[in-house]
Amino acid sequence: MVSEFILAIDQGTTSSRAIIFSRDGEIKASAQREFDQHFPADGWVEHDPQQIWEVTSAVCRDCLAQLPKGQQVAGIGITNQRETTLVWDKSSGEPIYPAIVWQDRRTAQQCRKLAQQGHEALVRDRTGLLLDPYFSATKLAWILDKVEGARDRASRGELAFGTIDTWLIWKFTGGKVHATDATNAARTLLFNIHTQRWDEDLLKLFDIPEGILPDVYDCAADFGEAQEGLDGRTLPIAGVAGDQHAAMIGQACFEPGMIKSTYGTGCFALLHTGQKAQMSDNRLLTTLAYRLNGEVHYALEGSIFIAGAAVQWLRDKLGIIQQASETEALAASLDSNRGVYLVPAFTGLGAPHWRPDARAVICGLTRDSGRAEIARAALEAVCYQTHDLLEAMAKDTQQTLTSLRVDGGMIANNWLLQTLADITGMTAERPAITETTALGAARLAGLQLGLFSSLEDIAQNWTLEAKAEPAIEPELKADMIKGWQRAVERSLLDAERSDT
Ligand SMILES: Nc1ncnc2c1ncn2[C@@H]1O[C@H](COP(=O)(O)OP(=O)(O)O)[C@@H](O)[C@H]1O
Ligand SMILES: O=P(O)(O)OC[C@H](O)CO
Repeated sequence: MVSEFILAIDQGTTSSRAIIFSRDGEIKASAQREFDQHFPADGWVEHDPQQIWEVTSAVCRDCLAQLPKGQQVAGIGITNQRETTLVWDKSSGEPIYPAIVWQDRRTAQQCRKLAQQGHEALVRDRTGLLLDPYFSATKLAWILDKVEGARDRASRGELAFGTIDTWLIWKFTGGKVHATDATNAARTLLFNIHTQRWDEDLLKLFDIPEGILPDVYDCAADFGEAQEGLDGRTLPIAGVAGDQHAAMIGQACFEPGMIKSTYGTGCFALLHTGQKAQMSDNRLLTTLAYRLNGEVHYALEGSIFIAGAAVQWLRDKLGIIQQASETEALAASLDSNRGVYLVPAFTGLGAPHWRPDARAVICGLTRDSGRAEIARAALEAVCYQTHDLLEAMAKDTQQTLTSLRVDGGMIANNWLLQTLADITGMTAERPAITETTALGAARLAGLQLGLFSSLEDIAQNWTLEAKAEPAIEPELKADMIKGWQRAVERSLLDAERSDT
């Protein structure tokens, strides 16, 4: 009998996780390991690709070792931090430079220059994205330009580019497969989301040789046999998607109008918009929800760079909490925010502002303000930012959006769940399994391996654990949003100053 278990790998920004799911979503085994973050210069963030491979293959082994004797895994699903860029030598398998992480801002000036030269419309039309250092293309060009001899080696076909999924597939298959899936490709600034091909004009614009790029497959496909790093086992890699797209699958957002919002290090809200790419007039991204059987489903995405990371900052830099979960009681201990706002623009502001140079502000402090006000402001900031994204989505689609499926580490916080509902005016729904990203990767592999017959089959497995309905006085909500907007203006003031 075919095994009903799938090994899902969630390679995130700060840790790698592996989870073995049964067909009905039960977690049979799990393992997680953190890895090092490198900040070699202001605004730079790097990872060591070899360490990512070691940590990721180790959590897979840890997980497989937890399975009772005689139980087997049918295959692997991979989901990953997106946009993070790496280049390696095809014959030695050695990376030629550390992975440049999605948060890295080193190519901000290059993006500004390309925008000033009038290229933003082309980029937007073809990719649905913006000229921002967040995406892969300028990071890849930077590596090719700065690493001695890299351009020559690339033109001789000696180098391979990949996002983290591609790197892991390469490593697991012992260098046999150089491939990615359409959702990851769609975050590079090089992939045409309409034709579903690497775009010649964009390759020219960013000066990227086509030979360096991976093949692009559906999210459920044959990505090769994983033979390395698994203690002698061989398992098919059958599903791949960028983490936010995998969460769409894990949250069963398969119909136009359905939204998922994930609250981890950052926050990423995706609205399913159907099979036609919906472009945004409000500075949201147009991206893929998923691609299955060659059929593309699109999404509008709002990306917030700092969500749970602000809570980590309270813990690690301010030292006002010892554990993230303490923020719940602190926020609830106050009857209002007392006029204190935190705009967590530590690495600039993402959607809908797209200002890499904005910086964080805390405002409204009085002598009476303390850790509770600041902790509450950090949680409220996530809600206001979600509100801004949902408002932009409603404008773009001219739809009234009524509910949102939430997940991610932060969403265990019940105060946050209620405040999200209050500030967004929508029902916030938390599923029974909040590991939706890993679950989505498992579902994709399950689809490919015949454990599920269709998306409807997957949707039947989604179950609600808790929900919050909006319950705030409208005047109070309006005041809070006004206070937030004033705080954002202050944060943007710093960005404007750096323009002059
Ligand atoms: N109860 C909580 N309240 C608020 N924030 C939390 C809580 N639990 C975890 N977090 C935050 O959520 C984040 C971890 O979520 P996770 O989904 O694991 O993130 P990622 O996948 O991006 O590493 C951390 O930034 C942490 O500070
Ligand atoms: O690793 P996460 O969960 O912070 O997600 C990162 C995103 O994919 C970046 O686009």
